[in-house]
Amino acid sequence: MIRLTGVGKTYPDGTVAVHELDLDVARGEMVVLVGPSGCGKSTTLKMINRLIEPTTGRIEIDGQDVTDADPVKLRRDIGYVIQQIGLFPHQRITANVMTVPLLHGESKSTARQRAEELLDVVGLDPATYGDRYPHQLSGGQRQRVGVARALAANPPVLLMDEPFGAVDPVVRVKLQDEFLRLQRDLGKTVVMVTHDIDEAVRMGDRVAVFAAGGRLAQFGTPAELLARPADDFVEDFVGATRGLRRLTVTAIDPAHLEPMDGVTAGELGATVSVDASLEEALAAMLREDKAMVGVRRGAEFVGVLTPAGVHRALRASLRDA
Ligand SMILES: Nc1ncnc2c1ncn2[C@@H]1O[C@H](COP(=O)(O)OP(=O)(O)OP(=O)(O)O)[C@@H](O)[C@H]1O
Repeated sequence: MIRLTGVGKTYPDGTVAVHELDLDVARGEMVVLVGPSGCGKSTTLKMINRLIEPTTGRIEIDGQDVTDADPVKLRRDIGYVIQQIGLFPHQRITANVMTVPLLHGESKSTARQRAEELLDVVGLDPATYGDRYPHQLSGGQRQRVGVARALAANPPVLLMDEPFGAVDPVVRVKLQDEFLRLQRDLGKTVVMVTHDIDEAVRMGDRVAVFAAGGRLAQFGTPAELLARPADDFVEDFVGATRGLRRLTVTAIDPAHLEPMDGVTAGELGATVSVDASLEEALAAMLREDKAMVGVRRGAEFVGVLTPAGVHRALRASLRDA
């Protein structure tokens, strides 16, 4: 869907922001660019919608070179969410979201209807928030309006630059979860920038770790990255606690469960779905102060997970990654 081949950007003052970058993003995939400050993540994102022109290389969307596309049309077809959301301060929330459908030539009533639907989709009741001005919303609510506005043109591609950056950690995790739920239905092709490795491994189908000078240090699934950092830089960046982070990205494997036989309700404590991560399972054990957690598929019990089972599952996933 999106393919970058040998893409480089050297700014006029000689700064090499991006160096010989190869990156591909499949349709419906969410790829997260992560790395320390100044390593070329935003520059890369802005080259995809031609807010910045590359110095070298080729960027294709659906096989078409973006340099052949009309930049204004290109940007209309690509949703763009930035941290400082850029809402129009003197326009009400609904009007802010309506801007994009209006630009696409929709009638006022269709644009309004679309804006109200989208506000609903991102969890803002249009009747409550639609007539407010941006300054009358919390940071997290404004961020949601930014996402609604980016979705307003129903673009197949969404670029997001630190979209959840301006809010406190609790709201941030909530917005991440909401977006993941939304993305499950929408199936957009998403490229997102963050400097937060936790956000990257939670959100990304694949994660690209950038190093200084716009060098791509590693590109892989969160599990691969955490299990097998490509070099010392990536190892350092994913951190000494990467073992803990692997809990987040490793699913419960029914192969590592123990049978329910002989387990009493008192021993069991909580239950989690077989689709849950090891982190959720371990969190349930700790919360209930039990050495096991029940695992169910729908209403049916499939077995019991113990801390030893968590360990076995982590080791097995290390072999697979
Ligand atoms: N217009 C410009 N002229 C010269 N250098 C620039 C320009 N814009 C960015 N840079 C430099 O290019 C490098 C990459 O910047 P970029 O904004 O892409 O990094 P980033 O990884 O997104 O950083 P951050 O996480 O801090 O936003 C930095 O060294 C930056 O100082």
